[in-house]
Amino acid sequence: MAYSEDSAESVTRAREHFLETGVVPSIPLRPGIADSWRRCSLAGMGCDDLDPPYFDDLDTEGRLMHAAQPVLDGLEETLSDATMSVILTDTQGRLLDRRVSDGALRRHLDRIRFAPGFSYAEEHVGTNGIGTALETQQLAVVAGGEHFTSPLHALACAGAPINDRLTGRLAGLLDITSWSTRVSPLMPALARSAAGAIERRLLELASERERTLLEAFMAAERHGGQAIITVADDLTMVNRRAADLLGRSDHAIVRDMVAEILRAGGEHTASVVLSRGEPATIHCRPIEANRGAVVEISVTGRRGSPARPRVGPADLKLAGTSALFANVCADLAMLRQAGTWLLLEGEPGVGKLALARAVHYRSAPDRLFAVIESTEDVAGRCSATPGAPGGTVVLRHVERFTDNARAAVVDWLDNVAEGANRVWVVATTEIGSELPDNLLSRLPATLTVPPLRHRIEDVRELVPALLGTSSLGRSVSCGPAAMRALLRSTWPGNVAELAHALRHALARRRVGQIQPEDLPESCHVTGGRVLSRWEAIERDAIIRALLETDDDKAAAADLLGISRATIYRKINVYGINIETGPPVSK
Ligand SMILES: Nc1ncnc2c1ncn2[C@@H]1O[C@H](COP(=O)(O)OP(=O)(O)OP(=O)(O)O)[C@@H](O)[C@H]1O
Repeated sequence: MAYSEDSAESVTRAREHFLETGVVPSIPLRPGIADSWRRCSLAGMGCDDLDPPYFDDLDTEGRLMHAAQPVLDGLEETLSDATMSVILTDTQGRLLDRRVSDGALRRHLDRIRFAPGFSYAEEHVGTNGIGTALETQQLAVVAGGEHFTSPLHALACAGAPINDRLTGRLAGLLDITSWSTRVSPLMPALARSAAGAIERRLLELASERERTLLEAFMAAERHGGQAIITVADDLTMVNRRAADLLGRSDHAIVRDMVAEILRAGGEHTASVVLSRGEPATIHCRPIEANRGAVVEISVTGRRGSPARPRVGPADLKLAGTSALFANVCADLAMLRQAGTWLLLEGEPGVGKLALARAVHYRSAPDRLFAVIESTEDVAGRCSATPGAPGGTVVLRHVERFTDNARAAVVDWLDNVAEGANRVWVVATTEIGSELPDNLLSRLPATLTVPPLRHRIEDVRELVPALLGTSSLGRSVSCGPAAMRALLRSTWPGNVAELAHALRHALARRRVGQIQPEDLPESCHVTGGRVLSRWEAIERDAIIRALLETDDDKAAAADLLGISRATIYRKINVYGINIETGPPVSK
């Protein structure tokens, strides 16, 4: 964790360059820092503000606190002469306990509200040892100018996640903080070893039932490098390999198998295709007089094997060249080829239906392609679709289907699952929706379409493609300044919102190059919170004035009849960002 004056200076320059241009220069930065800066910038976070929120509903009596107390006491004693603070947080970065013996450091931490009850999650205070470790679920070291917000520059911190080995879930975080000028290379090691000690204490405190399950888990793990899950009632233990291998619908399959063997007794083995496409064998055996089960998963083949060329966005006539989007296209095409039914999830307007349609038409353009919507008579549509070889049925937004509609879908899926008339089924859903296990277990794969802000480079290709479909043959293109504005936007409504913004621009500019002022007001802000109606009206008025005055803040303030100080403050509050380009005749 060397942090010499030279490296501190180059980090400061890198941060300033990033804040000015949005580009991280290619100097060696600690892992995770550049990504965290980008997240903060995309969220529209101010780089000079620090306002951690306070919470008064923290669990200060739970298992984590109980397990951590002796570890924190021991560290406090060991570090009594050091200018270091030891901090325990919950899984949301809210400080549960803080130990610090050095008076000056304590006063500083109090001033910046780095104190119990306050949240140091990245979304609240930007890049820091706690928030960034929670975001990445890995040890994070953040020192001096690596912090996104300048009020944290005086500090260095090392945060280590604490995992609950019983549940496989994050339990909290242990952080060591010091002055950035007094930073020690021991801090990350100390944080990691204290987190490990708390993890062991969590295990020791486990109940007898949990211990029995744990012993079965450990015994199964000792047999070799398989993916292991143990399940009993509401308690599940998952080793790292299983966590990496299994998606949401795989867990539903495992739960179904366990429920079955606990009911019927005996062992059970099944061949499945995992949600990421790998063929695998799942072996379940009961333990503890049928009170739980050990599940071992072995991958039996390679993803997508036998090897075949990857299908890319261009093959599907879709716009986008990012690796993230290319992977989704290839994975979906592979699932189509294997005939694997799937849940295609993603944020609104991200292109779920467009992808399913494109993959279908590439492989079977002359076969049935049907979309069943939640607003239709789902049961009627299902019974009118007895199956069609090579055909595709999209169940659009299954999370919006009523219980009756879902029951009809489950029956229908069972009827068309086998035989010559088998169709390929893609159920689309908004990410994070709750779906019943009986539906999930019939959809063995899950694929997530990444949001546009995670593959923002795709905007460059999407813009001409979407203009081509909306401009009705008119000769309109996107000017460079408007393109820069589009690339800065975070697109909560994804490709559908981008298409809407371009239609808005086309209504204003019939031929020639689209300019920033042709775009809707929402394209001139970065990140930010949901605004009230009045705030949105005020924000849009300021944007229009700035566009009219070519981003001359003083002239825009005059136009609106407000002071210059007010316009600067509002620009900051609303995250307004005006791109100006060379004048172009309409
Ligand atoms: N990669 C792409 N290339 C070209 N057009 C795209 C692409 N992705 C999405 N689109 C277009 O963006 C619009 C929104 O896409 P689509 O309706 O497939 O999204 P969705 O995720 O299914 O939306 P919803 O959540 O509302 O169901 C459509 O007009 C679609 O054709």
